[in-house]
Amino acid sequence: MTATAPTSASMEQTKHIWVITGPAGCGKTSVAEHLHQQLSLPYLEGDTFHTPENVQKMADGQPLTDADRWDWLILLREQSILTLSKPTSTSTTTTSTPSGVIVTCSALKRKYRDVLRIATYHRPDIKVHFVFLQASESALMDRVRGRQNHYMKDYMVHSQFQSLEAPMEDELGNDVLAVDASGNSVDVQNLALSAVSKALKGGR
Ligand SMILES: Nc1ncnc2c1ncn2[C@@H]1O[C@H](COP(=O)(O)OP(=O)(O)O)[C@@H](O)[C@H]1O
Ligand SMILES: O=C(O)[C@H](O)[C@@H](O)[C@H](O)[C@H](O)COP(=O)(O)O
Repeated sequence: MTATAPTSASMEQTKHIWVITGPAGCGKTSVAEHLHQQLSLPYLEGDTFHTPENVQKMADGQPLTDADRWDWLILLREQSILTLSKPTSTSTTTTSTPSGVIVTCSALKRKYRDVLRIATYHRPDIKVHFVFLQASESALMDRVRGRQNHYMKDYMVHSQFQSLEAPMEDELGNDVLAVDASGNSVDVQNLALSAVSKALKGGR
């Protein structure tokens, strides 16, 4: 019996988009920086892709609407795909494209996650994963209150929880990794890294 020839898709290296999600203050930036360092993957900070108008709106204490968020979500998706095809230097003189990219995005609602999931359309080599950082509203209020020099103020956290559609069971069994984000920064960073490593080993 002859072995089935692998398809061109299965011969290609899978490329991963790791979206670090959750309401303001859950630790997206802190976790993304850790994954960026530990996995040597490029990192896109979602906050830096907002338009000045959106940033001003949030700084003025007004939550973004769906309409404010669409172009931002599409931009994050397209920039993630682009980053996966950008060669990165290695320790040798050769260059290669990264096997993944880390991106922070609150992705509060299911339809926002669906916008990011579109990255896999026509790209069977790409997998999108969401690392959902879970902690209580009061804990996030405290963290955002303690954060300096950021447009997002603590009184915005409540609106983030009002918008939040926590991933449902079908998402959790598929492309969402739920991580307990109630502990200290180091614990949460380690939990997120082990969830990502486990997903990579399990071929998820
Ligand atoms: N697990 C944690 N416990 C306590 N403080 C944290 C934790 N993770 C992050 N922080 C701090 O809380 C604030 C918000 O964290 P950040 O990573 O910016 O969250 P996000 O990007 O989700 O808004 C920062 O000042 C950060 O240093
Ligand atoms: O660091 C933060 O405080 C958050 O990341 C914050 O900036 C916010 O969550 C989004 O960037 C805004 O967009 P949403 O209103 O869609 O969350």
